[in-house]
Amino acid sequence: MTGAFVDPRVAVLYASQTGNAESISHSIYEAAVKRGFDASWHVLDDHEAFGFNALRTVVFVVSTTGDGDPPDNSARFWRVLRKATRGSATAYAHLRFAILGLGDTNYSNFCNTAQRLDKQLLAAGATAFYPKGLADDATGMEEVVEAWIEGLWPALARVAHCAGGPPGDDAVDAAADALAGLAVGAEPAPGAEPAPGAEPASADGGGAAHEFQPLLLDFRPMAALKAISGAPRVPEPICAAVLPDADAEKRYWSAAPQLESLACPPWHDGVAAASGAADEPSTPFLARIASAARITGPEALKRTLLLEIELPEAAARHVRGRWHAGDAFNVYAPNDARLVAATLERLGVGARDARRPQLLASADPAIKLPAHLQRFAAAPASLHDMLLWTADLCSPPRKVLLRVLADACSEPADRDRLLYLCSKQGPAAFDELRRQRPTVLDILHAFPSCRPSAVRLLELLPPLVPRSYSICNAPHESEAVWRVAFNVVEYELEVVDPFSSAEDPEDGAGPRRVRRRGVCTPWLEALARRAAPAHVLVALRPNLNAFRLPPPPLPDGAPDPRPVLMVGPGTGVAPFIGFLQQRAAELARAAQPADAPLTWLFFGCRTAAHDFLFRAEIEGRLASGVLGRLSVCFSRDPEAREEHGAPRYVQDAMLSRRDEVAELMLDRDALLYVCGDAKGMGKDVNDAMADILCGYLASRPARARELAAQLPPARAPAGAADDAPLSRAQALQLLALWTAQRRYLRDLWA
Ligand SMILES: Cc1cc2nc3c(=O)[nH]c(=O)nc-3n(C[C@H](O)[C@H](O)[C@H](O)COP(=O)(O)O)c2cc1C
Repeated sequence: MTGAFVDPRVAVLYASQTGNAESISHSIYEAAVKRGFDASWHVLDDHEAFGFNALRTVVFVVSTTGDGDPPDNSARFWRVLRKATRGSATAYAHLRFAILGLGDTNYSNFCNTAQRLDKQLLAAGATAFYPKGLADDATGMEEVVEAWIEGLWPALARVAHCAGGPPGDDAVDAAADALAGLAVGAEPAPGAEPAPGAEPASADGGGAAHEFQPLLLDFRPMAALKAISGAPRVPEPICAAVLPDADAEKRYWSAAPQLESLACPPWHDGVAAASGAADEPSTPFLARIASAARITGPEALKRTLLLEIELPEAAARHVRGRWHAGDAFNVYAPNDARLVAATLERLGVGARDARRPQLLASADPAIKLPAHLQRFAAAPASLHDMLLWTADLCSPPRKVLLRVLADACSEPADRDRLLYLCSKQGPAAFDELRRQRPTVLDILHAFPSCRPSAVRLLELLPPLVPRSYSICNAPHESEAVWRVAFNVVEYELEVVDPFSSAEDPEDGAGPRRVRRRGVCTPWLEALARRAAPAHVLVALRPNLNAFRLPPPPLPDGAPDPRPVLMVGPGTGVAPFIGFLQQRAAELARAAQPADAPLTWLFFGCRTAAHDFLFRAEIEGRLASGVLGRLSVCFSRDPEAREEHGAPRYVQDAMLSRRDEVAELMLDRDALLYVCGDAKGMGKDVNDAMADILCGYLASRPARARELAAQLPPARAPAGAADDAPLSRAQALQLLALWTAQRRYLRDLWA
């Protein structure tokens, strides 16, 4: 043991956008306490409160969001870290750390937050006491996460005291055995039955109007197994429900009814927050849906709505001067109330009990409740409201949830199937389960004897996080209104019934279509349809990557002279509508009549007739000269393509004007903004830009050499021979450099 480094305390720190890193870090913290470490657990942005700079042993769990960005709840931490480590090779020489990164290889910057954190800490003299783990959502994170956590304990014991002393090798072996040897007698009856839930179970959901979707999973491979192994360890219960005392209950009942009519959690003091008492610009407040309109035609595949959210006076004052075109705001949406009611019913919680106020206490006083449940330690709420507003009932199931559900089954067949789904033998079935995007109710119905407690479910489900939307207007036009355009998320999945046979025409073979809906957008649509005025809880979202037009550089108010390229297919065009409003206002206000600097919009949709969003506004800007060029492409409109020779997607449109795009970026210092889908379009546009740069510089070797000299030496992929003046790897580096210089800005979402 390296005694010199031993410090009794361990801090488990997380940065999380949608809750995965939060919940994994909480399990690590909880297990650390159980193992006798003096552990604490914090979100990175609380770094001042917990004293990050004095910590000696830290375990980080961080995810990556946007386009390689750190989660919002670490923005303040990054600023401070950057400052503290700038130019210092010893600023964190006292720190020993381990990092678990969560990411997804479908995105272009896999686990960028973890990689950056690692690099910055090492450069500032910190030591990694355990190798970094990078878990990939695309292939299922669990295996990496579990193996990483198992290996963490012995490594941690070398740098931090454990109350019971460091684990000996035996203890480590026992832990490994426990992980590997979780064998259950899985001798399914010969001729395994059809997948449970393949037919809807009897509708004992009674009056609950929410319909569950049957899962179609193939458990036949279980018949060949002797044992099921490698399922995750069962986490200890974290929360216990406690009834509040009579006074607290009275206060609860007297407060509840007046908040019932508002579309926000009953514990949220929306009215006080709207008064702007808090100084944070991102304080949530209640705002009215002032108008709603559908902006796609009736034949369009997607329903796109344009809402106007009217900020109450106090809130408008509070955010005045703090928001710009290109910013976004968060909407706090609940789960579908019918899904909550049906889930509670399925869990055996009667309507009365579901509405009774309860407090949550930590099942082990040494362990903190997860952050999103902490408020219920002090203020009671009903189980119904807790599930409605804090737990994500529709998130893709995690193995640890399935493991706990297995223990909540009274029928061995249900238990074995759930264990199989989270075991080393069942990854194909697990992937198929996640692909079907079940709600937690769908899973409960598929395993009829499974009956966990509602509180256990609450603590295991990820937090329900607010959804964010780009504001599509500029404050110059209307300071107290945020306009937002979004697609109502409703889609159908194809699910193949493993028991139907394509050869047998009688059995109606062919995939079934399963309907799924998003959480926030169908709710907003329903609210907007109501006759009564509807309010929603919203908050300005900090704009971490400066996705904004640069302000006028001179006091004469004339706009920044650099050309602006904007790439925004579908609802990705929303912030650019605000950009154009801002640009129009700048041109109108300029002291001298200014020549409009070039603005060029690349927009894409399916067809000209049905989903050309903001067409009149965009064409109006073009006519007035605020918008200099417009390239529109229609992915499903062969007629329009033939007529205009137009390309299919925005990246094709950019490639078709490659020399102009390259010249603007390389020789005229243009700014490039991209907004929309991260997985598909964001990556494709990035690839197209790399092609454009390589192609343009192929005939300009001197310029290519000049640019290459500004870049760090590129590591060519093994075996790749790239003799171009600017290699593809260098082109990608150049794009990264422009991102750092805020010339290439992306606002991408899933
Ligand atoms: C909108 C969005 C953008 C993402 N961008 C990236 C990315 O650039 N790189 C990456 O490795 N993973 C990316 N991911 C994947 C997340 O890091 C991954 O899903 C992770 O498990 C989320 O953890 P969290 O819930 O703690 O935020 C993205 C996910 C979403 C939803």
